[in-house]
Amino acid sequence: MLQLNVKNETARLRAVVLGTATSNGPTPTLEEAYDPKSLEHIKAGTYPVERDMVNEMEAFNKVFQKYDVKVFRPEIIQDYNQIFTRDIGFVIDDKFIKANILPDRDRELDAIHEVLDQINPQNIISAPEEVHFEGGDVMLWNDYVFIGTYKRPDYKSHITARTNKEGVEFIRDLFPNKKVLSFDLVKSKVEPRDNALHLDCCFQPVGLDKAIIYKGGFYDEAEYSELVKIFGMENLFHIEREEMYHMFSNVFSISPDVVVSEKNFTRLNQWLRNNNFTVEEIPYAEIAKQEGLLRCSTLPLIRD
Ligand SMILES: NC(=O)NCCC[C@H](N)C(=O)O
Repeated sequence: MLQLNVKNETARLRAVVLGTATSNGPTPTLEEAYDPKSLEHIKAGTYPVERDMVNEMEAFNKVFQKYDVKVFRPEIIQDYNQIFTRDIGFVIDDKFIKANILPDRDRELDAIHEVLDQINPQNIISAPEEVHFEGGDVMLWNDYVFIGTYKRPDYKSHITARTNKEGVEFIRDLFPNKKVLSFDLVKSKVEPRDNALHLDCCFQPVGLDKAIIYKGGFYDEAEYSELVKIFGMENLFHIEREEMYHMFSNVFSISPDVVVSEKNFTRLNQWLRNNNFTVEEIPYAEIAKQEGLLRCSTLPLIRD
């Protein structure tokens, strides 16, 4: 049995699900794209190829081996995108919450039954159909749960809005002792630079008291200011629109002082080193073309 335990984004990682790029399928058609960055690369003829993405995920896997983290991989579904395992479910404390994910992606959850079979069924939670959330929008910070959402009435018309207000309420009811804060995110179907697909595309804590943040990802400045109040301006690394497009906020913490990052994120990696983090740099620029990066590719099961 797996004793699930996740309470924040940075405590020492012991077990994780890492997605897979094997049998990712052919380049999607323009109609099949469900995020604007993939759309941009399909149009430009620069959509990533499977071999490159498999190599990038292997580099990520090697870092986990180096730190002795137990890694689970999904069972392969033929010709199906299973890279972004973050979104299909998430652990809060000792509960595994199955996400009600975008219908285009709903087969991804079946592929981690090896993991689900090792969890006490009493600790596995499913939500009613109208409750939407994806793990990229759910971020744990000890007593807090931060949730990215889209609150405006045209929610249904945005394929990039994945967590609704019912999703926020569901988590709030499930964890009455946590302070649940929600953040309305900017969305665009056609311009990835104006699309915070999930909360982890514009914000993520690192270390014990720091965070990476893109102010322009927040629709409501007052909600951005709540994070400034919690972390303190001096502890925030602010990224620019182009850096959010490259997914600077989507690095991944193995511990409070070890962060896995993309090798081209020079400005961020320097800031991390200046703040005494060990930065494990790997190539991930091909996978980044699908509007997801390192946090998106992982589903932590056990942290200290
Ligand atoms: N947590 C994340 O931001 N996940 C990235 C998911 C990218 C994928 N192309 C999607 O649109 O679902």
